[in-house]
Amino acid sequence: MPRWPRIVLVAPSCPTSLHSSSAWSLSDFRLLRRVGGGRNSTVYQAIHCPSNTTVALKVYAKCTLSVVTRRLVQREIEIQGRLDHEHIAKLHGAFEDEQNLVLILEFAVRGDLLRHISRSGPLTGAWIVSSVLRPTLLALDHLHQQGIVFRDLKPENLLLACGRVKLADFGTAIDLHQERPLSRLGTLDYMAPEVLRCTDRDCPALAYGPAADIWALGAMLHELLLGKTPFSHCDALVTIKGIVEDEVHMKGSCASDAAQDFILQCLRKDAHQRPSAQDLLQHPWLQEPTSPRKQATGLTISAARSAVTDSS
Ligand SMILES: Nc1ncnc2c1ncn2[C@@H]1O[C@H](COP(=O)(O)OP(=O)(O)OP(=O)(O)O)[C@@H](O)[C@H]1O
Repeated sequence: MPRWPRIVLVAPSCPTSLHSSSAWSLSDFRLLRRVGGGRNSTVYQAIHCPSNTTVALKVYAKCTLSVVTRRLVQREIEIQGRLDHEHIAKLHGAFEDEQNLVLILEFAVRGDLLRHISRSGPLTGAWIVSSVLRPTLLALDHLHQQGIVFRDLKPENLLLACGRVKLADFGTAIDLHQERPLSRLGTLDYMAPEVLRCTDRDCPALAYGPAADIWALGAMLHELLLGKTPFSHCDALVTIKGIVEDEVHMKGSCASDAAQDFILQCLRKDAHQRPSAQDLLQHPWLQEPTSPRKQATGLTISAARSAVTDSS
């Protein structure tokens, strides 16, 4: 019989103050407030009482997890736990008791990018480049160099912590050196055409590569500059047709020529034609001196997002 609680992971980067006791348990933490959550988990701001450290706890109720979801959470723990990068949210560790599987994460005080946008109003091109684009490219480059594809890049998965943007939620990430993707995962509005085109069972393994994250980056930047992803529509079939077949238009955009070129390169239908994160770090948009006032967008993001999780 297992003895609870049980440590699932202590990340190599976990501060010693957070891991002085022999095992974590929920009673070591004071839950302050719920900050988010999805279909399977609830995220809380919490204090680790023994060290007086603020953390985020992502709590999965084990009885609601299917075998497939449990496997995805294990993968999330395994991948995020070994990453140590200034633009990737740190997973300090994970433990489970009889009811819950709990991830201990660094806390991002300003929440996610989507929430930040809805609170702070129009963004500027300069802010997008320095606060979102450059950190996201550095994080993606770090993942891609190790064969990891994130598969769900979108504003909700970028957190704002102490002036830094951090990539978070590795529930859909996959290490292509260790596994073949067997299913389509992610959020429809940000899915690449090669991922949507595949119809047979072998196809996700062929379709998912770093270029799928670059497409999602282009879709997200389009949303940040124009207020919606390029093929956003209330009818999912129209969105799919648009992603697979239609040209991207950036008419009416206040984006500079360099910004438009950057986005259009990310949104090339042919995955092989898309630049890598490393290439994109050299793109002129990142070198452009931007006037914040001239670049302000009239952004309101309201797109409904459909998660796509087919089969195992
Ligand atoms: N470390 C953190 N610091 C602050 N807020 C966080 C943190 N992690 C997550 N959140 C908030 O919680 C929201 C949901 O978290 P996350 O994306 O990890 O879960 P999810 O994938 O949506 O959940 P599920 O796996 O159940 O579908 C985020 O969009 C963000 O607002």
